[in-house]
Amino acid sequence: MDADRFDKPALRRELRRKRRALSDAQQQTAAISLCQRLKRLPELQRARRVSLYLPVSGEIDPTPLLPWFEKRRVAVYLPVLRPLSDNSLWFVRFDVDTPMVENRFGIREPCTRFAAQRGNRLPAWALDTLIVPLVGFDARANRMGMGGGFYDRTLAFMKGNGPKPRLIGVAHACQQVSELPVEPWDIPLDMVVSDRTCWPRR
Ligand SMILES: Nc1nc2c(c(=O)[nH]1)N(C=O)[C@@H](CNc1ccc(C(=O)N[C@@H](CCC(=O)O)C(=O)O)cc1)CN2
Ligand SMILES: Nc1ncnc2c1ncn2[C@@H]1O[C@H](COP(=O)(O)OP(=O)(O)OP(=O)(O)O)[C@@H](O)[C@H]1O
Repeated sequence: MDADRFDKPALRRELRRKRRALSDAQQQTAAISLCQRLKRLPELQRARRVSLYLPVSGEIDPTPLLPWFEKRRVAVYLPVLRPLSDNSLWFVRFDVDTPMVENRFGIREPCTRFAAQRGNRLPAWALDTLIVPLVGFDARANRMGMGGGFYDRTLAFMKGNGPKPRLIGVAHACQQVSELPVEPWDIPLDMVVSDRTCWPRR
């Protein structure tokens, strides 16, 4: 679709409003259903190092996976806003002992001092699988995020040669739209998983 004729900010507002409107009960059911689907994916069963996110403002909650990861000794990483950089992310080790703060968007993340220690983080290419938060998606697994370009910038290396992690976008089923524009800087997902369906890229 022609990106210029597409009101992305309006669509983003609408989809964010939709997910915020879900009740606590709907959120809980959706999270369990999403995580059941995710646990069946070879991309996650094989993974030893994964990233996920702590949900805000109605995002679908991937954290029911945490006990499953712990049992399997999978190392879990969270996105952290990289200090002094233009909208890119670090992936920082997350467990019960990780010191946390709220970032400027009100999202909890490992604190900067902890994140600044190299041993506590990984470059995105060294992760096996990233669970990527979405605001919107379509049936071709095209994605739209919060609009900061954080994931696209951090994953720009995926256009080159070298190791590539698997990218699994997750969202509520109600965040699906019929078609999204593909921007030149968009990094394609391998699939989108919702509480209802799994959409491989095609
Ligand atoms: N849970 C979660 N963590 C995440 C992301 C995410 O989408 N979800 N991100 C994925 O990129 C990064 C943060 N990106 C974000 C980009 C924009 C806004 C945001 O709320 N913008 C406000 C306006 C700006 C402001 O408040 O200063 C808005 O749109 O209303 C939040 C997070 C890293 N961590
Ligand atoms: N690799 C990149 N290098 C420089 N700028 C980029 C890159 N990727 C995205 N951007 C910029 O980021 C801004 C936001 O992009 P877009 O609207 O596609 O965000 P999004 O995909 O919704 O966000 P996110 O990646 O955080 O989920 C755009 O203005 C775009 O120019």
